Amino acid sequence: MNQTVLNELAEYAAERVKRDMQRASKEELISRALSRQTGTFRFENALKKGGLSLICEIKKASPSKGVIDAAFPYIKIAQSYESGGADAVSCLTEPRWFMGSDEIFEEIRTAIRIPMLRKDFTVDDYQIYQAFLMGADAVLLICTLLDTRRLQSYLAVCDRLGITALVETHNEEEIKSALKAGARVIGVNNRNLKDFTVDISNAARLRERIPSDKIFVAESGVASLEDVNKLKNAGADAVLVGEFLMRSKEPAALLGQMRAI
Ligand SMILES: O=P(O)(O)OC[C@@H](O)[C@@H](O)c1c[nH]c2ccccc12
Repeated sequence: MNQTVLNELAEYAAERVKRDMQRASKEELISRALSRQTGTFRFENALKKGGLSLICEIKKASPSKGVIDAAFPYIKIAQSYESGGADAVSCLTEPRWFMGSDEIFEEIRTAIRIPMLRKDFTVDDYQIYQAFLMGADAVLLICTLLDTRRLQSYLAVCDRLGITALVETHNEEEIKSALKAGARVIGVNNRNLKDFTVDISNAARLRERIPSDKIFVAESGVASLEDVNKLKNAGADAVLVGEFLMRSKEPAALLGQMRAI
């Protein structure tokens, strides 16, 4: 049933790209990007510090939960993540289901210094150049939406720009594809994007499929400190936490507790 939501998300992303291309062609965007100083892979470097790294997500809504935070003081949230010791921030820019925007991303970018992931549904490398020009240190590449060949070519774009690709997988087959394409940072989503079911043990179960020289990110479904502990014990290098932090009244304090695990 929700297969349609993922398809719709991808289709709408393609529509947005088409619309944006009328303002700036791909050639124009590429030349703008390449005239800038390249990135220094800040995102992946921030996850290499040893111990469990924390990627904290900013999203107003989601397709599975609807509106999470109606007030959504995103600058304040970003600053509390930074002061709470987050290693990186993930910011949704998808407008229709997640109520994000490029403008929100850019505003947050100027308010904090830690690395930022532009979380969107990448269906065209145009979006990677866009992300780089917005000041992103990383983009999300979802295996379900991209075959190995496309993954490989998008990873090459990221390398050329000096930014990180968080390559999201959900099963063994997708992990194989991510590895074949040369991903260095691999996420395992505990949420099945097709039916939205969450199984927090998915990341732990698939851990051994990912070689130890890769950075392993456990994504989604963290609902307690116990969950964070479980994922750490399962060998995650980083966890990506959204809703649990977004619903917290004191995200910086909660982050402090996560960091103490
Ligand atoms: O809010 P949660 O359950 O902590 O999940 C965060 C993040 O992993 C989730 O938002 C996510 C994982 N993969 C995605 C792909 C697209 C959009 C969103 C996501």
